[in-house]
Amino acid sequence: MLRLAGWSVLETGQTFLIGYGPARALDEGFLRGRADVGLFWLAVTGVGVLVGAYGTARVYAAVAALVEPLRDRLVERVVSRGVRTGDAGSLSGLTQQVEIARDTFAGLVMVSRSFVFTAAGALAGLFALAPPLLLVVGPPLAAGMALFAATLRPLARRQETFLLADEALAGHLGTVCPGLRDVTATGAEAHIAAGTGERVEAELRAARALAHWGVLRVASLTIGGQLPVVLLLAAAPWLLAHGVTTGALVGALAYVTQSLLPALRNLIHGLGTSGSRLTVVLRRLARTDTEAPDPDSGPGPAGTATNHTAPPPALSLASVTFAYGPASAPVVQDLDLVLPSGAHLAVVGPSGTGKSTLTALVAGLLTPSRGAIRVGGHPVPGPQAAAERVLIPQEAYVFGGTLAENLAYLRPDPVPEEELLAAAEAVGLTPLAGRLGGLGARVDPAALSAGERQLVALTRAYLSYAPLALLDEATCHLDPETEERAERAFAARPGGTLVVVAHRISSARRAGRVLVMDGRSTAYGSHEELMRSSALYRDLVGSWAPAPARRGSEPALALRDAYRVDAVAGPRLAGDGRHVVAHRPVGQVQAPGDLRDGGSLGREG
Ligand SMILES: Nc1ncnc2c1ncn2[C@@H]1O[C@H](COP(=O)(O)OP(=O)(O)OP(=O)(O)O)[C@@H](O)[C@H]1O
Repeated sequence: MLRLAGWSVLETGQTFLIGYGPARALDEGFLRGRADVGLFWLAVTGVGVLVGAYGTARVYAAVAALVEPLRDRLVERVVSRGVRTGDAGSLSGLTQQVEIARDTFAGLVMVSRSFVFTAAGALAGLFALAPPLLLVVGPPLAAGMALFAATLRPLARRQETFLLADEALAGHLGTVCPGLRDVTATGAEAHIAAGTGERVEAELRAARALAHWGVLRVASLTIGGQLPVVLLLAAAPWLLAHGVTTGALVGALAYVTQSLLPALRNLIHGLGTSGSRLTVVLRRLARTDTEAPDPDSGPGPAGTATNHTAPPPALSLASVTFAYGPASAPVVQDLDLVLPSGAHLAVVGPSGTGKSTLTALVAGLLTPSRGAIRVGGHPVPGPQAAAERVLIPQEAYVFGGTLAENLAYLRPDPVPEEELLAAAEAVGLTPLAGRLGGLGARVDPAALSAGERQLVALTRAYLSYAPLALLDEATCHLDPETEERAERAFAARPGGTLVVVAHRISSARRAGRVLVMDGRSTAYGSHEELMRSSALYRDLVGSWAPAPARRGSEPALALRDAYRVDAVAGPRLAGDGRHVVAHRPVGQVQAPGDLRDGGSLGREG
């Protein structure tokens, strides 16, 4: 600090000479016809500027000596915390913020130091030239500074709000933009546009509030830096009449326009913008350092703390309640659920009881009205939780690239061919891959059947690094054998956890745990437990039972060529074992290929 102050004194000397030198050059030199004296004072001023420039160069080294230890201390704290918690993702973000803190702090030291020493040099110069000059320049300068000081805190708050809104928008766009193809393919434009619109509006509001306060900042600069120029010119006759010389007046104008005004402008912009940014960053670093939850101590059952050695559950829901509208009845109410890593859960229930809603909540596509969801210990919604799960919906999404591109789409790194082939084999895609012409073959999504598209989407999800796989009727177009193979592959993924919205009894039987959803009430347990305890589950199992023995090769469901299936009246069986369907004649039939082997009718059917 002392070295910094010492070198900064040279700046004071330079500022002093910027007004004093020309004033003497005029009064004692040029205005008296003595050019040599005038030139002498100008030369002195020139040397002063050179010496001042040298001082400014040394100032940078002194500022570095002041700022680098701060950076080192911040890095040390952030890194030791990152090492302790193993949270590498947030570590890189935080070290970046430390760099911002360092740069901003350095900028602040430079501008505030420069203002103090420049103002001291200029005020000393004004006093040395003619004390009455201080009476003209001093009061508006003090008033401008006072106004600036008064706006500092409210401005910093608005600046902080704006920065946070800006970051939220940037973060949101960073997630949305790489997924635009998916957004379009899944028809989520309106949903994404609404979310983006909210963030844009929030930033707009923050920018407006900041701009309103910014007007006061301009006012303080006008009063403190520009009004003195006007006052000096207006008061010139009075000053000249009271013994102030022409040279002194010119010197005073030089002080105001060349030193005070630029220093004040830098201070106002520097403190107003960088100061608030530094506040935001430091507050965030401090908060992360002291308050961030340790990932190892993620919520246990229903949010209770566990000991530090237990890994967080793959999925936890604590009193989760969700309704589609403020006046609508909740679809999910007070749901508690904890799934350890490696678990296999089947979610079953009649149509419309919230199974898809539950998977959308876990995936972070919907936000609970109450309660908390964590995936791998990370709060939902959130980027870390999003990286921990993969959702495969019923409508599988395949795009017009090669098969390999389709399969490797969720992987940030290049996927070796052997790994693609092994995944295809595990999920049951190999025959289709062969038919298509191998991994390098181009895929025409429209030429694939719904089941084939599901196989591609399943293999893609299988290859992703996300440990939690959410299959929301993602196998509904597959035959039971292929479905079983795919589900078993997911259940066997190392460290993988599987949640399946099941549409077949076989699917629920395979899972170690079953969640039965029935409107707002739920039942949870193994297949055997639920067969004993849940009447609804027994009903579902009954309705899922395969059709009675077929007569020869006669199909369980026959579609006459003059009918189109219009709606399925529940997966019920008529007395003779045929599915009961509502139908009406349309004269044209397209029999879906999914109706083989006791397969159920999907939404498309
Ligand atoms: N976007 C929405 N807006 C309003 N209500 C919705 C919305 N999506 C679903 N619902 C309602 O929420 C309830 C649960 O729907 P959800 O799709 O989660 O049920 P589900 O059990 O998955 O049904 P299915 O087995 O037929 O797929 C239903 O009553 C449904 O009408």
